[in-house]
Amino acid sequence: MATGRTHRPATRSRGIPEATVARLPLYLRALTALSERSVPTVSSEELATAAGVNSAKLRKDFSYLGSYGTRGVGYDVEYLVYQISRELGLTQDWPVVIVGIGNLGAALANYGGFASRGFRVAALIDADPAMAGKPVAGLPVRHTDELESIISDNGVSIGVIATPAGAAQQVCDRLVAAGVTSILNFAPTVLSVPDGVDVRKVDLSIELQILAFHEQRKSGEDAGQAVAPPPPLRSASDGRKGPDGDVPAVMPA
Ligand SMILES: NC(=O)c1ccc[n+]([C@@H]2O[C@H](COP(=O)([O-])OP(=O)(O)OC[C@H]3O[C@@H](n4cnc5c(N)ncnc54)[C@H](O)[C@@H]3O)[C@@H](O)[C@H]2O)c1
Repeated sequence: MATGRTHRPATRSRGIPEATVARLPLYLRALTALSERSVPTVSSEELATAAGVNSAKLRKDFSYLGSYGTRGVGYDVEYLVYQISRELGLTQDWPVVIVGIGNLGAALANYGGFASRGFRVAALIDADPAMAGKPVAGLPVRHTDELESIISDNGVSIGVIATPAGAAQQVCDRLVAAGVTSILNFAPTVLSVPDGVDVRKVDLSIELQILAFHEQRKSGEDAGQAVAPPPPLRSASDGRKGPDGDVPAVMPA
């Protein structure tokens, strides 16, 4: 079971690149906010800013959806919400199971945003017998012994793993064997899955480490400025230019 590739090629069946697919939820979030404010149309520039994406990239992404907007008017917000939701498969209900109902699993179960985006938490599953039957977010926790029957009874194709890292592969294998074909993994480990199974990984500590890298660079740049030698003194009439002809080679601090 623990073999095979863990990701798909960069282009999906209908020719929409994975990078575009990854940006569709950003557009949808921005469009949903506009829709809630009853904004009828939006320009590509406004929407790009709201989604945090470059506007040329946005226009290219929307061209894959066959959506080109109207010159001078922009894009119809409601229609785009519908189009992107349909493209992402959100016009249907997706039953989801969460496995591992500790701190994180319980927090995810309590998150109201799943249901409003078409993801229904069908069951919460944990290996701890002491947790079986206890209510979390209004659902009784089910024991892992029931995992396979829960998946088949509810037609679950998406599983969320929030177990300790050491248990994640085994949980993943059981989910996949039971029919799950998409996994959202929060455990800090790389999962192996067979062809046809998609894995998305969420790791906040990796995001923090990337921010730490940038923080370090920023403070390094600040420190570099502090110790940089002062610029050479020049008279106002000196008139020397930098190598590109219009800026001094050494900028004043
Ligand atoms: N991705 C992130 O950003 C992020 C953030 C926080 C935590 N985590 C990870 O999420 C996981 C859970 O963290 P937590 O703080 O909720 O831990 P926790 O110890 O509170 O909860 C883990 C739960 O998993 C259950 N469990 C253990 N083995 C299992 C199995 N084989 N099948 C089903 N359930 C099983 C335990 O009984 C427990 O209830 C850890 O791997 C942690 O590193 C990830």
